[in-house]
Amino acid sequence: MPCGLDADLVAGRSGAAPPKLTPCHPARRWPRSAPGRRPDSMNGPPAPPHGDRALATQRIPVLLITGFLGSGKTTMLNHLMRDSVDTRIGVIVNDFGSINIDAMAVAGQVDSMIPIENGCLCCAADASEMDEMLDRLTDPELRIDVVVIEASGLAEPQSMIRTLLSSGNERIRYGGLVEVVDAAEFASTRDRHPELDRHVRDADLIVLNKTDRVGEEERQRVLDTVAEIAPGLPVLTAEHGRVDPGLLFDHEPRDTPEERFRQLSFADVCTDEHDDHSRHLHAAYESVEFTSAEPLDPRRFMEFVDARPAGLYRLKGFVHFAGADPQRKYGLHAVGAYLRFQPVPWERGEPRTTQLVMIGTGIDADTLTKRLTDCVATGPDAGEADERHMMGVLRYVDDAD
Ligand SMILES: Nc1nc2c(ncn2[C@@H]2O[C@H](COP(=O)(O)OP(=O)(O)OP(=O)(O)O)[C@@H](O)[C@H]2O)c(=O)[nH]1
Repeated sequence: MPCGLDADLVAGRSGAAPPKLTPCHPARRWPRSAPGRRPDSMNGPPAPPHGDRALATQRIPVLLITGFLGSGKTTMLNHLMRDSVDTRIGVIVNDFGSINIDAMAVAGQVDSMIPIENGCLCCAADASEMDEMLDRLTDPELRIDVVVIEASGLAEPQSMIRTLLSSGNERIRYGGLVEVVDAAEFASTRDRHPELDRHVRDADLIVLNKTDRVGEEERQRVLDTVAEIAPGLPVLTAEHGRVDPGLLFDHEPRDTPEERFRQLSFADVCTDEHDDHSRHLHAAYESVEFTSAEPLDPRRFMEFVDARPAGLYRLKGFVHFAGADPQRKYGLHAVGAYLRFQPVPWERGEPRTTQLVMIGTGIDADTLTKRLTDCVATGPDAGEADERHMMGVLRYVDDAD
């Protein structure tokens, strides 16, 4: 078992072996229909013959992490960074919305990070934007060992791969695509978004996360479904994104050409089908941001949260409750019906603001903004809420926090 991977973490169909450690030659996956855009670095010397790892191993692997909204990408990324003390990781974090909550959650743990806000990386008009970011992260002075790109929860994996493969940066190589799947939400998300199957098929590795939220039977059901969608695709089961970083960073695609292209054929890569952004998941979603320098009233805010519209699938950010807990901001994560607050101390000099991002379908920005504005603490007692007022919030704080 390579990479010291715990055997019972791997759940591939037919006892499928985890990815083999063979060099990856990005040029081989280059879309043949777009030779004009093929970068010189990849046109350059012919791909090293199979077995010659020199060129490939000098390149910095770029790992893509995708997964539907709230599946646990940022959680996994943070775990990877905590557990990879000997590896210098450069991160590109793409959040859906102009307040990059994910970047805030990752900042401070990483060697170098570039946040991308208010857009979807998979819709980068051309590869130059990605190239610019990769150029910055692969500057030899930074001595980055691996670049990890956390896509937004609505990104289209095939478009991400295409953008990456069209990079002119000769210091990188494609490092694989990890799709994070929320074990508790997979079935219902798939009902709403059958295109998730394609995302699973595009992956080199599935991380079946949040297995603590499902029983054994449901866990097995999801594993069976994944195996049906993409037979033989390795699956790691995880809680709170705790996977062996060695597996992800050393990951390289399969050995034989058939296997190498199994999830993403040349035809898939060449087709412009998935560049029709109206078909991307995020085309159906809207994102609303809310910022307030005034503290929020915890009771009013909980009324808002408890009565949030059904179409509001994802709610995340930080809340400033002021007098109720002046030392701490409250990280908020809601995914569907799931809700959790995590109190964290304010940094020294950090502006005391509430920053929220709401993502959903059929949500009305004006109504949401108005309802949140109504939560702003007003009057002479503004910001003076005490612990009793925090009861509703504290119900959703884990004991460990
Ligand atoms: N119970 C449980 N909660 C988890 C697990 N992994 C992550 N979470 C929680 O799920 C919520 C969403 O996790 P994130 O890591 O922010 O998810 P994400 O995929 O980055 O979210 P987006 O960027 O919005 O797509 C957070 O509250 C996490 O603490 C897990 O394995 N079990």
